Amino acid sequence: MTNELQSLRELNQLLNERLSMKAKQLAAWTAVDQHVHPEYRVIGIGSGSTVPYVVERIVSQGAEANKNRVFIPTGFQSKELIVSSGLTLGDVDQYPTIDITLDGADEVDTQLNCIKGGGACHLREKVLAEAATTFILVADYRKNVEYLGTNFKAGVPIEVVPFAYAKVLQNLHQVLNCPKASLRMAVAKAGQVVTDNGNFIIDAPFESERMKEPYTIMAQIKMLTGVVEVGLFCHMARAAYFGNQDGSVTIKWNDGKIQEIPANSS
Ligand SMILES: O=C(CO)[C@H](O)[C@H](O)COP(=O)(O)O
Repeated sequence: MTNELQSLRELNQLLNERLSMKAKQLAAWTAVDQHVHPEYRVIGIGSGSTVPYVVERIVSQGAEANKNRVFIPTGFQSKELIVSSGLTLGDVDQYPTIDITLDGADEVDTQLNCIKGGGACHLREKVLAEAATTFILVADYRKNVEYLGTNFKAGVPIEVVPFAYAKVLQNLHQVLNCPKASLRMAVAKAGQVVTDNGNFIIDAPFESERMKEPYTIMAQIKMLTGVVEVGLFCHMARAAYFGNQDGSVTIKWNDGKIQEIPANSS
């Protein structure tokens, strides 16, 4: 490859990254504006690169709006985010009922089922999603798909207790017919990824036909002893907000309605 071609590729990648960041911000801001009402006191904050924009928009509601609120994190990253933003930190064991949880997703289908756990936080994310009266997803256009597994090819993230990981992997290969399931390895650390809960992660890529029935896969994986939580969230979200490249926002609601908010409409 020539140097010019290499530079063009890098430039294109940079441009796509910028567009995606802008789209994440747009989705997050729109969701906060529409759902984080002044009377809400307990707010769940998810994980990932979209969530900082959620917190940014909540902070912009002002000190008065936030002074009696408590924010519940889904992991180390969101805990740091809450604290560094000057918001009050709480935990789900103190506040088992949450007014609203906002979180990112790795992919969302037309029924609002989603894959989560790309950042290995899906156990706490699912607890906060389930504890919330309203659960809202925020993401960029790349996550908006008809069927799960379309763009996100890494597979279903599965949190497992360490001593059972080899048994669960074997179950996935031999019982659930998922030959490519593998233990997630760390990037800047030797060895495996260890979650905020001290567990391991297995990524299980299922064939596309099977991903059309995410609830069935979720239930089958959850039955394997040693599995702590599965990164398939089925029928949990009220709405999913997707920022688009052209500055518009697509909202998918849990009743099947799809709404488009044109660019610069606020
Ligand atoms: O599930 C998650 C972490 O476990 C994240 O919400 C998911 O990976 C999306 O992240 P991002 O907003 O960076 O695309």
